[in-house]
Amino acid sequence: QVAKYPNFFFEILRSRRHNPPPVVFLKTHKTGSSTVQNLLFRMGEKHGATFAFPSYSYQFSYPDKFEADFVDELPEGSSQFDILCSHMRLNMEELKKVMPPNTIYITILRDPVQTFESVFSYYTFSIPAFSLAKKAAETMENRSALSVFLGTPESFWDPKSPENGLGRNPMSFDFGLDLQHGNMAWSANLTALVETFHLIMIGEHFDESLVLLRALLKLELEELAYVHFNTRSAHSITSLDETTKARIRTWNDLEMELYDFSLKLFQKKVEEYGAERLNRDVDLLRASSSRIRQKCVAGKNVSPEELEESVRPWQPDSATILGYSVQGNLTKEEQGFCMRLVLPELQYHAHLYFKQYGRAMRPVPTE
Ligand SMILES: Nc1ncnc2c1ncn2[C@@H]1O[C@H](COP(=O)(O)OS(=O)(=O)O)[C@@H](OP(=O)(O)O)[C@H]1O
Repeated sequence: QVAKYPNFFFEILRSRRHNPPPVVFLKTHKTGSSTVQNLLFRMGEKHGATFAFPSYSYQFSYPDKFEADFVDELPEGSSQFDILCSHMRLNMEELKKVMPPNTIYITILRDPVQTFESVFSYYTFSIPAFSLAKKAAETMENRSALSVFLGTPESFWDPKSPENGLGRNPMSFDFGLDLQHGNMAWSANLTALVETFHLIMIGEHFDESLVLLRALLKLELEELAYVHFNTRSAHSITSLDETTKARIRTWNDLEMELYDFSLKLFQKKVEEYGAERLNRDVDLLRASSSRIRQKCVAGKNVSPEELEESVRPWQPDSATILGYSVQGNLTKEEQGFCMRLVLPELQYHAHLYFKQYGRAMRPVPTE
């Protein structure tokens, strides 16, 4: 098996013809965005890209809306930032002050029902509205915190608390949209905003999205290899009956509009690319990705306690996040490639920051 692909890492390096254009990736929460970010991290590191990193930690002062000032300095010897892909709350005008005019803007959305269930599970203790529902559920028999919350969401919800931002229409919140209900400008804002993106990837069509991304960023097929990041263990997932799904849709009504509108745009892009051609390219991508996974990954969906710290994903208090271990029988070069393929967000972010600035990431200052 190993002998069959002896030089594929070198082929990846040799076959590159173009440098990718500058890119901004709006990293939405719980949509598969860490999987895309990892791919961009690898792409950028390979091509010596300059990353626009936050001055503090690994998010741009979230949940504040993005400001140009949140970005760390341009490193010595760089003339521009090439990639910005850390968590932020979008603000296009400010982003344009930081990134070159030919920047490609991309993001990813996921079915709002699945996204909300994932957000609820991951942030039960950090979103005040969810924590209150969790406390209430402890006094009731056989009721999940999610179903208690969805029964009377308004009773747990303080719209003025910025910490509650992700608790309703989370992807729209990341888009920086004004989420006040009855806000007549919402639809117009949404349309204008969505159309400024060169590509809105769709989690339910992840591989198709990657093929479109490849065309946009002029990537080689092998650069699209990936593993799923931030997968939860089965006990952290709440299965949803039809009533619950309907309640999630009602609570996240603006999100449904954002997703439906973006899905239509995505389908248009698929048509432009050619559905048959896309299917062919998806098959090629899957074959190549699976070959690379076979080569690199020893253990898939591994519990955090069985993983070395270097590849252990960050764990919230309310859910268990699984990870990967790397094969042992690799050359040094292959090991470098394979480690990066499975390296969780925080570790890879810290590695690239150190490489770029020669110093560790700064923690968020405490007042
Ligand atoms: N390739 C691909 N396709 C489809 N779904 C995927 C993919 N990669 C990751 N995932 C799922 O996305 C969820 C994690 O999303 P994020 O990485 O955006 O989370 S985070 O906001 O950065 O914490 C998490 O979903 P849940 O398991 O429902 O929580 C992952 O399983």
